[in-house]
Amino acid sequence: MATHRPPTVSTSSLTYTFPDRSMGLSDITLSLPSRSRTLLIGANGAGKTTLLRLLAGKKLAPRNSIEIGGVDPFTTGLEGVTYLGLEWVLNAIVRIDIGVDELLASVGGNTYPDRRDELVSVLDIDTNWRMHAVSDGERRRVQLAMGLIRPWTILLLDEITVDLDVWSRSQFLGFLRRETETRECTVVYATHILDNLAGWPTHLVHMHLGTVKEWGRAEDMLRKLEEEKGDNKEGGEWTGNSKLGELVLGWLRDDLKERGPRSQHKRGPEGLSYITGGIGGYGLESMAKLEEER
Ligand SMILES: Nc1ncnc2c1ncn2[C@@H]1O[C@H](COP(=O)(O)OP(=O)(O)OP(=O)(O)O)[C@@H](O)[C@H]1O
Repeated sequence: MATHRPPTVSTSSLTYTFPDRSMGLSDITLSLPSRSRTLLIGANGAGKTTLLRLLAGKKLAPRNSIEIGGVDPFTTGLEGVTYLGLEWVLNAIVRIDIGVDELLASVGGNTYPDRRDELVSVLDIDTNWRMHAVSDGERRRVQLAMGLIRPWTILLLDEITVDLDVWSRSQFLGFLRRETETRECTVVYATHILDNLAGWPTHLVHMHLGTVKEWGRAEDMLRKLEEEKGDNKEGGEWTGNSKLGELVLGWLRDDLKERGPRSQHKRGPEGLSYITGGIGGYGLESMAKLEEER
């Protein structure tokens, strides 16, 4: 990506079909501005990972359906785009007997010493750790630092903060917010964990069965919810969640109602749901497929 172009993320009628001809994504049009922090929200299997992998250039999208920083990622290099997802988490290097300093140096720590030191502090990393002898959450913190040291312009984040304790995650989210506030960069983050996210996203994208049901500025969507619910008089009760939690809970509840029992659904080649008579174990199935594709 040319460095002078603002790091925008846009898709235009993006449709993606998996190699087995089942529908992955259908007619997705999005336009996320530079410096935005977008949350991708949707139930398991909604298509968040598929979308992120397409944006990251891990899968081939139809021509002219994706623009990253104003250019087609498949005809132009994806310099500056960092994708942190499952494959990256499973990288074996972070389990061997190697020191944190050495590991961070191997991914540019000495070229960007200020960023390295900030990340070590934000993620509360002990640089004396040996990677074969740390906890899952400690390992994840080092991995995040590794992934973020280079000053990316677009960060595509599939949920990888599950092992972080609440404090570390809030520090991490604060770091991402500062990044977008102090330089030209953009974050798209798929997550199910809404803790500490109130007030964090600038944009929300609601995905369901491979489509985007709605998207827009977080502020506008939350205001709309408030107007609909009023002061708890009409339109349902507040549950005690944050407004963001409330909005997402409502979305997923409606999606579940609309979809019906999981065992009866499979998306066909035309993107239409059809009854299969019982495909179970979707999570494992999609893991196996991801492994196959790698
Ligand atoms: N290689 C593949 N071939 C066919 N179908 C696939 C493949 N990979 C994923 N799928 C299916 O596509 C759908 C979307 O999967 P995806 O991983 O994008 O969902 P997700 O929103 O990221 O879910 P989660 O919240 O569980 O991570 C799922 O129903 C999944 O089974």
